[in-house]
Amino acid sequence: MQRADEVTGTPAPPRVALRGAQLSYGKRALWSGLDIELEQGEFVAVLGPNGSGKTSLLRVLLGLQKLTGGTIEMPDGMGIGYIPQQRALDPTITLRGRDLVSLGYDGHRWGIGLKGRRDRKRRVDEAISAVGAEKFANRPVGLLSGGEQQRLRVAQALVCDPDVLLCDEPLLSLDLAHQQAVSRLIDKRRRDAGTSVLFVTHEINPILPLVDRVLYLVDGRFRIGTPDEVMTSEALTELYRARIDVVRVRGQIIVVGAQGAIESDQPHHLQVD
Ligand SMILES: Nc1ncnc2c1ncn2[C@@H]1O[C@H](COP(=O)(O)OP(=O)(O)OP(=O)(O)O)[C@@H](O)[C@H]1O
Repeated sequence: MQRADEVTGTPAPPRVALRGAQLSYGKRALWSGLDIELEQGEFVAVLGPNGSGKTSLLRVLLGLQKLTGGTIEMPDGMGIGYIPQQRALDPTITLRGRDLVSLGYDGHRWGIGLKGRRDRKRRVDEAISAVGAEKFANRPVGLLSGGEQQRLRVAQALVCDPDVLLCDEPLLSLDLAHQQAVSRLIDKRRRDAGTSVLFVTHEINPILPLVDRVLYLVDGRFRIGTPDEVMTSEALTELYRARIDVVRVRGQIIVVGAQGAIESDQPHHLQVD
């Protein structure tokens, strides 16, 4: 797909812009003064310890949570795909995998007619095959493993051709091969269609090659920049207000907190004094 900037020579407008954004629950400000523009096709990783407000940020972009300060700008009619944080589905749910994916296509479309139904079937089949879910797509979702359910959620988010994809720890419970497959799929989507990606994660290494910028939230403070700018001992020490060492080993980022090493494949739940 040609992007607007390639056609006109002028920069494409950002997909989403938060300006001076603040979110508080009661007296507690999760974050404030947040300025970020999500560009077309950009991949932004959102990192931070438990409770720092990563999911809440996605909820704001989904329109489920109102900002308590600042503004959010988003063009009308923009399609948003959402991969929610994984929760195991009730084993008694009889909905089939492919029905779950279809829900992502149907959205608010009703009465789509025969042609629409054919188109929907084709798109649902494509999305199912893209996440390698053909073998279990006809089984009830409640009986599928966590990783299988997760792959169907990814298909559900992508089947509507979103302009922006919001991902809340989408790689959780996936084995390494499927982590890579899902990451590649999301990356392909943003390269082919210019979909912008906001990707909440505790572990940056599996997606490091894809990340354009990092938004790192800690205790009401934040830092935005390229991984080289944000994932440094200096930047994280300032952000956590405690000594943090960041080392790179064979292309992996290892974050060492004040109370000991954080393994590269462990969440960034830093134990700091
Ligand atoms: N509707 C709400 N009312 C009051 N407090 C809330 C509400 N929603 C979330 N919180 C609190 O806001 C904080 C941030 O929650 P959020 O889920 O955004 O964090 P997170 O960074 O995604 O955490 P995790 O890494 O654990 O998923 C938490 O302390 C949570 O309890």
